[in-house]
Amino acid sequence: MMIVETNNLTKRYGRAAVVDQVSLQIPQGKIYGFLGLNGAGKTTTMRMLLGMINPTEGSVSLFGQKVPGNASVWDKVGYMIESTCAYPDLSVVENLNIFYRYHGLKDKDVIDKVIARLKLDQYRDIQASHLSLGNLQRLGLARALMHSPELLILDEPVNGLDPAGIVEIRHLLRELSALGTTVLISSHLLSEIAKVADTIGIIHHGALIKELEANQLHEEIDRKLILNSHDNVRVADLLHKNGIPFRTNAASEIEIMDCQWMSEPERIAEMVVAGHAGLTKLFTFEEDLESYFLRTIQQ
Ligand SMILES: Nc1ncnc2c1ncn2[C@@H]1O[C@H](COP(=O)(O)OP(=O)(O)OP(=O)(O)O)[C@@H](O)[C@H]1O
Repeated sequence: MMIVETNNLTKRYGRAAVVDQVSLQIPQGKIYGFLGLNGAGKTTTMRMLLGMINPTEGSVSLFGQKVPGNASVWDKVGYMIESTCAYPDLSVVENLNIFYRYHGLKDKDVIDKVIARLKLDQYRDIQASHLSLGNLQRLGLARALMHSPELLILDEPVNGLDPAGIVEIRHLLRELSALGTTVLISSHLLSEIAKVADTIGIIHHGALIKELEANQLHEEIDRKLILNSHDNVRVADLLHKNGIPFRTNAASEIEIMDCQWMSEPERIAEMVVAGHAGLTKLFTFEEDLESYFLRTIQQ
């Protein structure tokens, strides 16, 4: 059974489809990273998963049950859609108390534990309206985690956190997933998603345009060997004679994309030096993750 399953999930406002036939399947214990630019449709999808808005077409199932449906499913779900949804005049501990009661929890220690886990101890009596964005985000996460949900749905959970906070949350999510919690998180940063997610789904203009396993990512990234010399005509001739495929880029440098030759740059260097072409540059260029993301959505 899939913990999250959507079938051609679609949301239209007027004639525009802001979520367009999205079919997702997230198995138990996996971290699924939803990646898209601002306005791509991530939040709208999450709101439909949570039954906050109705789809125009398509369906959602959580734990094998249709949403909206049996209300008991919500005891197993924790979510953070907007960190600013805390009650501004109430303190951290008072905010958490509200959700403690809402979930009908019995263990009084649960609030202290979640405060400690999210490193909010020194802010427990501070009003939510006086918290920094990062600490407000921590309060949102504390609220989402308090009842030990089996499924966590987190919209841009690391927004506003400092680098140490981002690493902490990443470790926390990995820890929870190792214990069997299923996590759906969204972000507009592939570099961040790639560090935490098992599967990455790229959403663009409402459509799920690509899904890939995080460990497949390195195979999708563009790599090439870039070479320059005092005599590129001579180098081109040498490469040609040795059957090495290449192309010339806009800066008149030579690019080699053949995997075999890319893994042996020293052989290329020896060839150019032996041919007295005067090697001036030889390096491996690797596309960064954000360029890969932009290239993917432009395809
Ligand atoms: N109630 C609404 N009425 C009309 N359009 C809406 C409504 N809610 C969202 N949209 C539009 O739907 C599109 C998708 O918005 P959504 O918030 O889902 O994107 P997102 O990927 O979460 O982006 P962001 O990271 O900026 O929140 C946007 O163009 C947004 O303006």
